[in-house]
Amino acid sequence: MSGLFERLKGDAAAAWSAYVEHDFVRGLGDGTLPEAAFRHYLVQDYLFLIEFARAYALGVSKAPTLADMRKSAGAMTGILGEMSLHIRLCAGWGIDAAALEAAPPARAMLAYTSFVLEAGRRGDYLDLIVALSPCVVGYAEIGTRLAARPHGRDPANPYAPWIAEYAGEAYQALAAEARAELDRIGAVYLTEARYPRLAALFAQATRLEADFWQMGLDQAD
Ligand SMILES: Cc1ncc(C[n+]2csc(CCO)c2C)c(N)n1
Repeated sequence: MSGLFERLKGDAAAAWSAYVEHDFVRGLGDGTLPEAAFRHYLVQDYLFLIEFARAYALGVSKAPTLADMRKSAGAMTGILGEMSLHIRLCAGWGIDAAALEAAPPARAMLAYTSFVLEAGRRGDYLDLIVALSPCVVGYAEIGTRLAARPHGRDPANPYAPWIAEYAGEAYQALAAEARAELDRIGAVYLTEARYPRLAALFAQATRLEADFWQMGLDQAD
């Protein structure tokens, strides 16, 4: 039986395709994405990941069981630890820590992270992890797709290391675990009466991911 994640993704099929097949993603896959677009994305992703860690912190407080609290705490600590990796990745693209600290948040970053945090604040743990899931699981799907493209692993593609990171075992396992957690929590707390609201949260978060790519492409503030 397919779980809640598959059902949500199926019901948001058009928005999901617009997210995982966005022009920004295509540009990463064939190496044609303008570097300035990627740099803008990296800076905003730094700000995004900080808010994402905050959303998992909220998850610790919303989680129904000790095991779920530990999962959310682990995800939060994981991101906080990976921030130093992200800072190094940015340094490799010529963005120093001071530039990251000073960067003004773009509206698409604020819209997305505010939406997820507010979904969690208003709702319960299931609402929160539904709003988080397009982000965590979507990047795993994108990584796998891009790694299979002709230039996805090509050393001449400047974005090959980024693709390898998300196509890699560690991120794939993390995304599979997030998906399993959503299915598990769904099996306990989903009722048909609340499904439409969850589907709306999922579809909105998916659209906000696509807007995040578009922000990178447009270098929008
Ligand atoms: C806009 C945006 N969406 C998704 C990711 C993917 N991602 C990378 S690390 C991480 C936390 C893992 O729990 C997530 C979700 C991203 N970086 N930026």
